[in-house]
Amino acid sequence: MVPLATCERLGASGVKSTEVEEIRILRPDDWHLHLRDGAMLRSVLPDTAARFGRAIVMPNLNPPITTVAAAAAYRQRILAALPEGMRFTPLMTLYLTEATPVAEIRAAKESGLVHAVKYYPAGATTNSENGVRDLRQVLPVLAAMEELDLPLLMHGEVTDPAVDVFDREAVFIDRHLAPLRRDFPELRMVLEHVTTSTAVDFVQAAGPRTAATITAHHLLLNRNALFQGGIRPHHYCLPVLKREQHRQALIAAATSGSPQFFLGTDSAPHPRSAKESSCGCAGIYTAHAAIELYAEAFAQANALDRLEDFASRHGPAFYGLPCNPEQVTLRRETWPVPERLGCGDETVVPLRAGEQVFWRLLPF
Ligand SMILES: NC(=O)N[C@@H](CC(=O)O)C(=O)O
Ligand SMILES: [Zn+2]
Ligand SMILES: [Zn+2]
Repeated sequence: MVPLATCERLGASGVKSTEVEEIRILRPDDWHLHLRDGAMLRSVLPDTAARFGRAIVMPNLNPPITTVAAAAAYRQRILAALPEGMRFTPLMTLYLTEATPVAEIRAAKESGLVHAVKYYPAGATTNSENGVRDLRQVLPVLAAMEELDLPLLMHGEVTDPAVDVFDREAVFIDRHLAPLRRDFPELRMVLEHVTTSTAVDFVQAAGPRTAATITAHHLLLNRNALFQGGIRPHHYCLPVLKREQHRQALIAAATSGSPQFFLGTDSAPHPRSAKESSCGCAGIYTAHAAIELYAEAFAQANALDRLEDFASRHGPAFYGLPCNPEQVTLRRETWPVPERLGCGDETVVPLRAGEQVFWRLLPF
């Protein structure tokens, strides 16, 4: 057993991940996160802040964060909800609508606190109704973002009801992303929460101005998890889990060392009642064990030596930010996940509720 490894030493040593007891990595960041607001924000924020130095905070509140003023106010609410002594920096985003003025994009860049703009096809996912219906309406805004070098983040699924739900990412790439990539060659784009080998192949081929985030749940689960002995609403998210061959492609991408792939949990809490319903919401809560779950996926793939690049280096490099200066230690240790987490008057059911997680993040 290797008592304490760093990724660099581990990579050079040829030691198997299964032999590693503890690993030290630069403190990671989460490049795709839902923090919500109010009581939910206060409940979930400590889980993220205990693990990640920074997070790209999604703007799909109701109403959505469409202006720099709204992003600044939301940022203040996040900082106010941060428990005493915790160090965490929220990186804000704007929600793109067909009415977003170019002037707001310029203001966003100048503000220094908005790090990206999020594109939701209208109706594709939670709180996306104010998103984009007709891509042509936002072309001047995309041109401004290209000029200002402000990244575009995409929920990459078409909403066309004629398209099979498992094909919506691949069709989005074909119909929307590929033309955008061609028409805005300098625009930095992130295809969020990729779920298919099609997405991995596209991103890789598109070169360094295109990147993708990958969630822990898409690395650990395939679509069988939706129907494990019955219907499993807590495994339902968008884009929906895919076949095993796609999970394998995601593992290969995340552990490839390519700087185009980095960590984004897409931790998306919903009240239990909204998940366990005849029409349940999409979203999986993973912030309570996020880096630990990624460690599990990387260890299973014998690629713990690649975890630091994926979790702590590739994201900052893409966003033009420094890496976090601190290091954290992950230890191979089994711990039980509670059935429910308290959230104001409600509860949230986390991933692995009532089960176990096999890595632990040591306090630092
Ligand atoms: N991923 C999800 O299933 N849900 C997210 C929205 C999103 O990221 O698409 C949410 O806000 O609940
Ligand atoms: Zn999404
Ligand atoms: Zn999301």
